[in-house]
Amino acid sequence: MEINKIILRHVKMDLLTPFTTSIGTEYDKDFILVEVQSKSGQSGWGESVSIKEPIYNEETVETNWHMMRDHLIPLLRKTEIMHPNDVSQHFLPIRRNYNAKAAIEGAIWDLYAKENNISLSKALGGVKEKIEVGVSVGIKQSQYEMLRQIESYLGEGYKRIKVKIKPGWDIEIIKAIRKEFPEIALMADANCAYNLDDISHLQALDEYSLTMIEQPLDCDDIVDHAILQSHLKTPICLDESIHTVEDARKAIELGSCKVINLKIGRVGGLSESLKIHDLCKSHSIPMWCGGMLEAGIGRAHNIAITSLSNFSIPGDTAPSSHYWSEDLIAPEITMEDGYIHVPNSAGIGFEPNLDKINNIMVTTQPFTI
Ligand SMILES: O=C(O)CCC(=O)c1ccccc1C(=O)O
Ligand SMILES: [Mg+2]
Repeated sequence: MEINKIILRHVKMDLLTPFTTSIGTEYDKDFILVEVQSKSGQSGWGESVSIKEPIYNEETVETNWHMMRDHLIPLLRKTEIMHPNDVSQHFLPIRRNYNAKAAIEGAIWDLYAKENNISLSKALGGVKEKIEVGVSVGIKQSQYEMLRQIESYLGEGYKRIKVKIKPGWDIEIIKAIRKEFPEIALMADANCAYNLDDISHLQALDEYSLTMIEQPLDCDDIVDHAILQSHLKTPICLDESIHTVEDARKAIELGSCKVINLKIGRVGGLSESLKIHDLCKSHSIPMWCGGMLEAGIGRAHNIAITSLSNFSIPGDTAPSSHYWSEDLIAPEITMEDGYIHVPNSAGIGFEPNLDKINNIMVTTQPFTI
């Protein structure tokens, strides 16, 4: 692959509705869009999924810009890229900074798929023509508001409801949801809000047949999660704790989880995502694709990875209109009867809307390679 230019663009969009979790409330979202241009005249696109504050992981929009500008892009000047799998190898000297690495690597995967005139899904080994869609529901002001919100999402066709929980907003809300919706696929995400002193408290959730509880304990823990799992019937799903295929291997061996939420950004890109996919598949650990309130480009990458066979549970891959008054791709991502169609045109299958991107741009910088 002959890459001769990379353009970074920082853009910002308001969320249609604020999103509250145990770690904070997001009102808007900043994105770094990565455009990788090749000598052939084609462009590949990636999106950094970091948020402004280092509250989900240690990365922010600012640290991602710095890492890309001062460390990751310079590394690409020194080497040949034969295949997108090479990119994560070139980035190995740089510790962590997974979201930053993934945004560049994702753009190179899109370019690779376009140069080979295949969809990103096909380039990754995807097998599904459409994917099942779930929705992540933030913490609300009242039980009533929560129940009405869920009713409306079920009406839109979502195939799985995930609700955010935290101490003080957990057992009672789950009980109320189960009472009104006894049959739905329901799960809870704690974003690290508990510790081992809460074992008996969390055991109370076992009554409500949740499909899983996501990341109840610390963001870097896999040891206490194994202890907690041995006391819970509800399967534990890990999100924050899994950054690499090695993390996944250790968590599976320890029994720290029975399900894995994969976020392409959190694991440093699509190549590592494929390794985690294959490992989980060989251990019969089901997966689903998590979300980071992505705009269209990040969302398109999530759809492509979800088309792989071991993504057997609906993910947090809601359509564009769930988040944005206008997304920055054309066409926008739409859902029908709880499914999103996996595009089969070349690359990510959606065109960046450059007029829209220019309108909401905070800053941009080009780099020659
Ligand atoms: O993009 C979505 O709809 C999922 C939103 C979500 O749950 C989330 C959003 C931001 C940070 C962390 C998480 C999470 O899965 O823990
Ligand atoms: Mg989560």
